[in-house]
Amino acid sequence: MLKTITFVTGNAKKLEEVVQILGSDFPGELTSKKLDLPELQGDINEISILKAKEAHRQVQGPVVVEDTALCFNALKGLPGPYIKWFLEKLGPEGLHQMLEGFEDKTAQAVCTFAYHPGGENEKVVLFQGRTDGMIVSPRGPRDFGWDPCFQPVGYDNTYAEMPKSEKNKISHRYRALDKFRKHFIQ
Ligand SMILES: O=P(O)(O)OP(=O)(O)OP(=O)(O)OC[C@H]1O[C@@H](n2cnc3c(O)ncnc32)[C@H](O)[C@@H]1O
Ligand SMILES: [Mg+2]
Repeated sequence: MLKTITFVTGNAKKLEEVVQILGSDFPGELTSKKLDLPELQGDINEISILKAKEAHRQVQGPVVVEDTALCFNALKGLPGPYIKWFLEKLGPEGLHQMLEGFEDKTAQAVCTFAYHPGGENEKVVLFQGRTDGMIVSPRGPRDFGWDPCFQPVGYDNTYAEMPKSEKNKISHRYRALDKFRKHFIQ
């Protein structure tokens, strides 16, 4: 029997997508806890591992956290895991404007789930999903982060313009959760 895993996030929109994507397909129990965990600087994997360890320290049981990065290829992967602060100050317009002087508008959305099984000496396991796209002038509803300025490769719509069900079939988060789910199935 699989133990209950607590998904720790301060972001209600993330939680909504995780619940929609995993649906009844997850062979375990996922509950959630709203905590805004501190994020130390580093690369995507380091940040995620430390975030999971901090969540485990606070929750004292099996936990999973998620960290989302938006990497601009012209900027060699920046803002990456620091996208939250760029988005907060500049908004989706500003993110698009950051690339004004560059021909290359390509970007990668990267989602990393970090799972801590709960035991004192257990290691954090990472599950990562990536979706390639382009940074465009914002289009569509503004209810979730940088969705209005990210247009996935092969689509005419931004994430924000797509029905949720469509985003959830191709998104960075879907791809990461697919690996997470498979880890518990085998
Ligand atoms: O508590 P946590 O889980 O850390 O939630 P957070 O909102 O702080 O999230 P991150 O640290 O992962 O920072 C990612 C930023 O990107 C935004 N974001 C995350 N996933 C997104 C998605 O699928 N589409 C658009 N924006 C997204 C999110 O709102 C943040 O501003
Ligand atoms: Mg965060």
